[in-house]
Amino acid sequence: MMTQTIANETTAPVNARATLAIDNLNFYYGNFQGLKNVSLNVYEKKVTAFIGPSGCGKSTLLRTLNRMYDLYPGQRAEGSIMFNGRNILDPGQDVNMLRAKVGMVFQKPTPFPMSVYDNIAFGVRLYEKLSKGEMDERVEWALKKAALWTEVKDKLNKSGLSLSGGQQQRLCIARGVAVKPEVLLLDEPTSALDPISTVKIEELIHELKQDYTIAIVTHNMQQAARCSDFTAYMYLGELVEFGETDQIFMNPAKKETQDYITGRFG
Ligand SMILES: Nc1ncnc2c1ncn2[C@@H]1O[C@H](COP(=O)(O)OP(=O)(O)OP(=O)(O)O)[C@@H](O)[C@H]1O
Repeated sequence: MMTQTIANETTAPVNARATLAIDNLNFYYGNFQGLKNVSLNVYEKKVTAFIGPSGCGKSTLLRTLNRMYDLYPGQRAEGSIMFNGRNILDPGQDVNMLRAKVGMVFQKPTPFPMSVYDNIAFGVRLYEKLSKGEMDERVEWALKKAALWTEVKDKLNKSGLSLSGGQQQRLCIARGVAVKPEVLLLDEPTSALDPISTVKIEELIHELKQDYTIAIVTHNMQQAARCSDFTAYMYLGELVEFGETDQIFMNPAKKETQDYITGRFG
C-alpha cells in the first residue's frame, strides 16, 4: 500500500505507510455538511489524534472510517477512504467485515450485559469458529492485550457491568482487539474516566500501537500531545492542519492552530 514521505518546513521527513488514505472526504447529515474536503492519511502503527472545538467534525470523521454512519438514514459520505487497496465508501464494501478490521471504542464504556468472558467471545463468534480451548486462549490473549487480565482472571463469569468504569473501558478495548483488527478507533475513550484509569488507558494506547493503527478523538490537548504521533486540527468540518504531533504543538504552521492549542480560542 501507499508509503508517503511527510515533510514540511518544520519537521524532518518521516517514512510511514498509510493504513487509511482519506481523500476529499465530504460528509452530510441530510442537508448539513459535517465534513468538507478532508484529506489525510492515518499511518500504520502510529497514533493519530483528531482535535478541535466542539462540533468541528472529529467524531464524524472517525465514524466514516468504519462506516458507522451507515446505521443512520440520511447520513452519507463522498470521496474516498482507501484501506487495503479499496475504497471503503464503495457500496459493495462488506461493512461487517470492515468493522471487524476497523474496530471502535466509544466515549462511554459500553460492555454488553453478559459475563466478562462472553463480552470478548461474542464478537469473535461472529467471525470465527473456535473450539472451547481456542476461545479460552483468545479471551485471555485479548484481556492481556488490554492490560486487564490480572484484574479479571478470577471474575471471567461475573457480569462485565460489575467492573469499574476504567475496567469496563479496557474490557471494550479487549473486545475490539479480540477480533484482531488492523485499526482501532477511539472516540474520547477517557472522557468518562477518573485520572488513574485515564493514565492506564493512555499507557495501553502506547502499548497497542506496536500492533495496531490507532485513531483517537480527544478534547484533551495534553492527551493528544502525550499519546499521538500525528495530530489533525479541525474546525467547522475542515481540516485546518495535519502533521507530526511535536510540530503541531511546538511549531504549528497556521495561526488558527496556534490559537487553539494555546487556549486563545475554543
Ligand atoms: N446526527 C446528526 N444530525 C445532524 N447533525 C449532526 C449529527 N451529528 C453531528 N452533527 C453535526 O455535525 C457537526 C460535527 O459534529 P461532530 O459530533 O462530528 O463534532 P465533534 O468535533 O466530534 O464535537 P464534540 O467535540 O462536541 O463531540 C456538528 O455541527 C454537529 O451538530
